[in-house]
Amino acid sequence: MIRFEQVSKVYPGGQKALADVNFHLKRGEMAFLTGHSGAGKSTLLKLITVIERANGGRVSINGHDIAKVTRSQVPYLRRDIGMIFQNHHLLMNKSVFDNVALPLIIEGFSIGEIRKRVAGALDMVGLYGKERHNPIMLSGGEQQRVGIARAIVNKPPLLLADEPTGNLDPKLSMDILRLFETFNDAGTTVLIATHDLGLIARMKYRTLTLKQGRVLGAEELNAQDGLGIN
Ligand SMILES: Nc1ncnc2c1ncn2[C@@H]1O[C@H](COP(=O)(O)OP(=O)(O)OP(=O)(O)O)[C@@H](O)[C@H]1O
Repeated sequence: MIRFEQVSKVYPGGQKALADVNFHLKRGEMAFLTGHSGAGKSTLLKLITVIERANGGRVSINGHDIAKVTRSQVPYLRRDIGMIFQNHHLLMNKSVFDNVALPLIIEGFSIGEIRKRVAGALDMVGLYGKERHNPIMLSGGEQQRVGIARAIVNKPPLLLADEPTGNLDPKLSMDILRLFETFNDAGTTVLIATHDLGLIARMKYRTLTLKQGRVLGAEELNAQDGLGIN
């Protein structure tokens, strides 16, 4: 579903963020993306969502080279991607309903369909009945689940999460990951960027590790294991 071939990214100003990155995330797969702060995790996600563009190599989604996606086509590409952020980017002065409904309003769904889908998404994340609350009235874990409901409300085939458990305690973090598993079980492809190696260790999924913009191979990972770094 997502393929990176020899991908590099240098920001204006000369900061190298990714170098020769190769990987393939298969349709229906769930995987983690990890690495030190500044390793390039967010940049990799931004290349998939075309928030940033690669300087070299090829990024493709479903076989389509996204370098060929024009600016006016970007919103269509993003419709197929649910994006979840650590600080969830919620509108604090709007209700939970309004926050979750946003992608559907943008897509022009009828109000009846919006009500039905928002209720379904809130039900999935365990927030049914909280439509009228403002996010400010919810706990950190609940706010994160509103962000997740918004990301999945239009049933995207691909879910990307950038440090989705960053502010949460271990129990809530695990709950959030179980939620991602539920979506994955239903066929959604999921890629989760996280620092939380403890959490990764408790799950059975493939992990892509970045170090200074490069993907570490199995050999380097084993060597690091020996040093107790990873
Ligand atoms: N907009 C930008 N302009 C210039 N340099 C940037 C920009 N965004 C990121 N960088 C640099 O690119 C490198 C990779 O950053 P990135 O945010 O992708 O790392 P990360 O692994 O997500 O880090 P963290 O875990 O701290 O969020 C870093 O050296 C960072 O300083």
